[in-house]
Amino acid sequence: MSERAHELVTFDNVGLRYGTEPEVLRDLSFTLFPGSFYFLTGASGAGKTSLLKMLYLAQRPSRGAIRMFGKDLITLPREQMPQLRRKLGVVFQDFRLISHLTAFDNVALPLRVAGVREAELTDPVTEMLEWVGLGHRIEAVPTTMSGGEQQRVAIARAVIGRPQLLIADEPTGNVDPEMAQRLLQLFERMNSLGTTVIVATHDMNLLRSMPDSLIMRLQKGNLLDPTGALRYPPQIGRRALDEGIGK
Ligand SMILES: Nc1ncnc2c1ncn2[C@@H]1O[C@H](COP(=O)(O)OP(=O)(O)OP(=O)(O)O)[C@@H](O)[C@H]1O
Repeated sequence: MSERAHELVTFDNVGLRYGTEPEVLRDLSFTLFPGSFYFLTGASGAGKTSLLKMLYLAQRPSRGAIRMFGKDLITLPREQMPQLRRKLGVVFQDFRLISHLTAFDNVALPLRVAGVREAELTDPVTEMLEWVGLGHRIEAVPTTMSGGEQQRVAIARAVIGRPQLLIADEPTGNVDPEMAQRLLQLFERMNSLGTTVIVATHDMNLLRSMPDSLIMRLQKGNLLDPTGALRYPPQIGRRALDEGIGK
């Protein structure tokens, strides 16, 4: 088996600019290895959301190459994109729930799209909403929910289909520390079932609570990788946490 078969996503010298502005991301080279857990950190404006947008196929890079699930994204025909998107679960910073659908129907959506029969939806969707602490809000629509409740529906929707890659942009931004830990446990559980996870966060407590995760640190559009852990296959127990991070 070639070495590339062990890569889920690889960015090779990727740059991104919006319009004619200077690049907001420069020379990004990293690999996401299957089954790993990544935190993406960096100050506000460092480029976290922009990087994630390229990962969830909402933004093409201005230069460089991206391989994902064995496909070259630059040359991939547009009609093959939906097939790739179905392997992804995304928690957006602004949730993007469908406002006229109940919490149940929002979470059921990926399963319905995947053709799961109605009789087989109820248990997993209800269980997932209970797990995120919304068992009592199953029939609520997003407009009647708090920010934290909407965020939890968005997370439940992103993980219900067991994606190969879960991409979450500040998924604990609107919840209290106890719920943040609970949501992190959900991501860990997904990860232990084989999902590769990448979570953008400012929350250093989250990072500290998962010492075996890999840290992707952005600084003004550059990715710091002092140990090379973001380019080479992870070894057991290896941490990319360099000394300055998490303090
Ligand atoms: N659609 C856009 N058009 C033009 N510039 C943009 C656009 N989106 C982001 N930018 C710029 O790109 C840079 C990186 O923004 P990005 O949102 O990726 O950062 P971030 O690290 O996610 O920030 P935050 O933590 O505040 O969400 C910023 O300078 C921002 O102003």
